[in-house]
Amino acid sequence: MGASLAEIVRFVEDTMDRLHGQSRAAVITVPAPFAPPMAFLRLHPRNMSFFWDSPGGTSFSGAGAVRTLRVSGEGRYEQLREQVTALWNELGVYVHPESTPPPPRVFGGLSFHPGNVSAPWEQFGDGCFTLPRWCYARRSSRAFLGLAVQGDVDCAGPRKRELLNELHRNLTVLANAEEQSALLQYPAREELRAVSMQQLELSRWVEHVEKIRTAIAAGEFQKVVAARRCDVALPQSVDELEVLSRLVVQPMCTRFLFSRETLSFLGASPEVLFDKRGNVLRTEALAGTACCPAGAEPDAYAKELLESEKDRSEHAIVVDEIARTLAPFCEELRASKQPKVHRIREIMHLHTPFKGKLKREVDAVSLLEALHPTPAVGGLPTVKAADWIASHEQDARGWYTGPVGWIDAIGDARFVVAIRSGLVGEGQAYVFTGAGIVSASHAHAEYAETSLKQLPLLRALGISEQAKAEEDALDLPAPGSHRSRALMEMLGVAGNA
Ligand SMILES: C=C(O[C@H]1C=CC=C(C(=O)O)[C@@H]1O)C(=O)O
Repeated sequence: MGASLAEIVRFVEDTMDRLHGQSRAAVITVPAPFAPPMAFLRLHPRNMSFFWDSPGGTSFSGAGAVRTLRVSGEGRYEQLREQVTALWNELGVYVHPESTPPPPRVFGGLSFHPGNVSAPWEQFGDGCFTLPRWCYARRSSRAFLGLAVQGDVDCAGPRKRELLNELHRNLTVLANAEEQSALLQYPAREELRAVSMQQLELSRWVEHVEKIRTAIAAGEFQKVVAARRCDVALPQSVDELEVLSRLVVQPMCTRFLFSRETLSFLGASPEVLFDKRGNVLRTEALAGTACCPAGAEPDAYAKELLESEKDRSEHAIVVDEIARTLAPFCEELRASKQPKVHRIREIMHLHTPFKGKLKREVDAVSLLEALHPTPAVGGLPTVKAADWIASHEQDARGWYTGPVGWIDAIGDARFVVAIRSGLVGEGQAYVFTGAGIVSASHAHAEYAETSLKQLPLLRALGISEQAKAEEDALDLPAPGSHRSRALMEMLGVAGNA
């Protein structure tokens, strides 16, 4: 960072003077010290703060909101499009000459299904994006701090002084924290004890899956994703930023956090809904799962997954539906001919990447509307399956399996599917997982799969006893013809269904 702190603060002050009295929002961005994002987040109130870190991309941490774009009901995509367009039309962008920051963006997410946001999701609603008051971005070895202001409210008098003081404090704290590693900040914590974990009863899960299989047999669906919630009572309050930091061990995943007053929604998702840069579109099908125990040689397990007819059919439904959905939006669209195996520690998925060239007029919100929910989290037919899920699942999904991400001022966007995620609050966490059900699915094996998918978040919560027990259970014998039965047995799920 070449410019001095005093010079940077002067640049922001001069820009605020120019904006004074204007009834519009503006983002002023300056170079900032390269520090752990958690140092930034700890400076700000939790409510409306967020974190976003995609593999190989820019990480963003934000706090406060100068604009809050709330959407609800069936019309939420249209509402989002209108509000985002209006924001980019009014927004002024001011950049310190020594920085080349990424364009301003809104961050947020949508619930899986409009209205499916009863307790504990009330603070999240059907959809919410923010233009953050403060946004700290890190890319390679550079960092930037953006301050969003409202010209006629923030740029004069005590309000202006307050914001300039806060700017000074942010830059000073970041400078002190510079070059500290995020991991070094979090020494291994004491293990939590006497945690109670309430899982959905196996019998209720079997009943639910059998209902789906009956509907599939009757020709109503080809696939429906079944999900369940695990309620974790924690003996002490858990620091959501620490949980988020611990998720760094999930390779190739996007870590995200969206905090509200008393709860934070966070996770490490392996599934990209779409990435739009100009007219280049990338997306993927991720469905079909197997367990590869820690320390095992993955090739044999991967081969077995690739050869599993049930997993291939579950995956093919997602591939075909993404291709069908995107065709009208693309001049070109290519997908790998065969899925590959994508391994995230002991969880393996079938994975098919897509790359396309978008038609000129296609915007990010149209892609969001078209792609969500893919049959990797909903089912087929998509709309009917999502409605069925919202009315039949025991617990509201809220933002779990919804899209979370950002849209920027030049029309680029990136969203992931909010899986491997949960809510964390005072003394309480809720972990959500699901599994695709097709005609060849076995309810008990799918239950075991949803237990496996809980592990990353349970470990990050520090519930090592339970997580360890399940982890040890994953120490499966060499793969044979009964991969899923072995997994069920090891996870302590009885039965041969
Ligand atoms: C719904 C989830 O995973 C989806 C993504 C990958 C593999 C899946 C599966 O094999 O069932 C699911 O479709 C979840 O992790 O909660």
